[in-house]
Amino acid sequence: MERRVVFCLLCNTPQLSIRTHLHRVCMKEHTPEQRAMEEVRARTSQKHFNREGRVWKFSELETFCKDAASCVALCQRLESRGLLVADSPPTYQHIEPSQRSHDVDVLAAAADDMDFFKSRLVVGHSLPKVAVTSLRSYCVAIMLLQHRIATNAVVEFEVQQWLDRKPVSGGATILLAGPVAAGQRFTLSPREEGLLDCYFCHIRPVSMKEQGRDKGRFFIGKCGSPLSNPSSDLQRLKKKYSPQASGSVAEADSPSASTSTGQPPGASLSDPLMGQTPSGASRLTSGSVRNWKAFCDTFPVSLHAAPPTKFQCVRARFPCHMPYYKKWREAQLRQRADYILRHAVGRQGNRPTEAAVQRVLGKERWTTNRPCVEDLLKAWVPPQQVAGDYQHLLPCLLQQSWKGLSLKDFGQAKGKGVVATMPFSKGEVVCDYHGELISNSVGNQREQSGYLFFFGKRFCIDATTFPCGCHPEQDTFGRMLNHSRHNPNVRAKKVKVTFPDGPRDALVFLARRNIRVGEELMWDYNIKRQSFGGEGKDLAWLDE
Ligand SMILES: C[S@@+](CC[C@H](N)C(=O)[O-])C[C@H]1O[C@@H](n2cnc3c(N)ncnc32)[C@H](O)[C@@H]1O
Repeated sequence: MERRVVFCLLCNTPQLSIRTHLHRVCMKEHTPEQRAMEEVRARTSQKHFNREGRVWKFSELETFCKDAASCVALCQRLESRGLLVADSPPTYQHIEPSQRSHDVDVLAAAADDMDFFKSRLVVGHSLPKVAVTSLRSYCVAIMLLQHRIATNAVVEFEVQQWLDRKPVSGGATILLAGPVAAGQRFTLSPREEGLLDCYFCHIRPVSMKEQGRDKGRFFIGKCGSPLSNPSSDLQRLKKKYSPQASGSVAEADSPSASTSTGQPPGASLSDPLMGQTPSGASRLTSGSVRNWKAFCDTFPVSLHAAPPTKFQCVRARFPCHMPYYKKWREAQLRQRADYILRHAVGRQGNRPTEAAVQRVLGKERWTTNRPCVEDLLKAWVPPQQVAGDYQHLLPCLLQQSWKGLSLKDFGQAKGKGVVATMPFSKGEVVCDYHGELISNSVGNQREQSGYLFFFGKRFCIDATTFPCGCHPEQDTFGRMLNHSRHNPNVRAKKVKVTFPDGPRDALVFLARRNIRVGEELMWDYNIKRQSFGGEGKDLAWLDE
């Protein structure tokens, strides 16, 4: 590796001038001090790698591998990338490639691409569907090929088991629970855990927004329903990356392949990004017409993103970039206008004042592509809503089919709680507090179980009985939300909904702020005492 090259630890790409890179790309909105600190961190890490990172011990690698064949495959992979394997046994040299595990080869062949896709997703870039599917397939393959988990057990693998994984030195152990593999354990390496986590945090939540119901399963298809046939994912991956498919997409389309031909990774990614067929038949050349969607995939439009430069466009093989560039700026302007109006609007949804728009706009440091106040005021339209606003929740209220939630065990003191498995925006309804609706006085006479919710002066919801009579086969999430006085991220709200037997109140939880995947959902029980488990009642109150 060239001595001057330093890897940027934020985007995991090699840089000839890390300082300029941080200044122009990864930390352009940070202070010089912050950039200097990051530069030191990157240089120190690079030095460390140069001194020590190249050498791996065979005996150490063996501890991570299932068998000798996979260890050999790993060693060969490392060596092919310029790393050195020390203390390898003499037999290592004599094992024929044909003896190596074919499956592990597929995983190894796809590894660079997957790490690259992951590095893009974790810094907030979007990827086109074909790359997203490959990454999901790779995660499936890790379980099927590397850990030899049965296909049905992969289908049954649940979010809850993922959330309950136990960190161990160098990875995480997962305990399977479904009927096929109940009690089976396997340990993911840190890299594997990182990839699965990337799927969980960045790919799965997007599919969750679709129509299908995830049923708590970890692997879901792009329509949001559980993956029913992981083998087809595996076949897709094998077709693409199997060494037998020489001259295949593994060579032709992958970022790693293009990198080795000297092209920048951004440019090399463009072919799989364009949704090419595995045969490579529809390979797009630099002169091909690029559609707007591909441009957005490469340069996602967001509130604060800088528009792509001419150099970036050309590098990503958009030579005739001007129409896309203009469209990109228009799309950003619309997003910004929408954002300003949403934040400037009065509490009751009244027309925003000029001063409010000025104030919100003033907080943003947009120097270009800045919406003008006059246009914003003209563009405002009153939101349609008010009466019956929550009626659309009826199916979820009746079927308890709330999306994007999973239970997680937080240990003895706190017990179970609810974790978000898809992002929620501020104000979005998360779930309801489902239980038996009783009067306040009846509630006071009942044994205080920790699952009683009093609201107003008249009503109480008792969610002590589990499972409830109307949903005998499932847990309801509302009753499992834990308490936080200082940092609650959801709040309870009483809403009117017309049920089949007439209109009545329901208690729903709304996100108080934007909530990320993996965050525990907690609300303020509005109880007087500081801790649980002592004297007194665990009552939750909603003041009217
Ligand atoms: C409505 S339940 C919540 C679900 C509960 N954790 C479970 O596993 O069934 C309320 C009970 O959870 C526990 N709990 C809730 N929030 C807690 C917190 N922040 N710390 C400790 N325990 C908590 C208390 O025992 C409380 O009575």
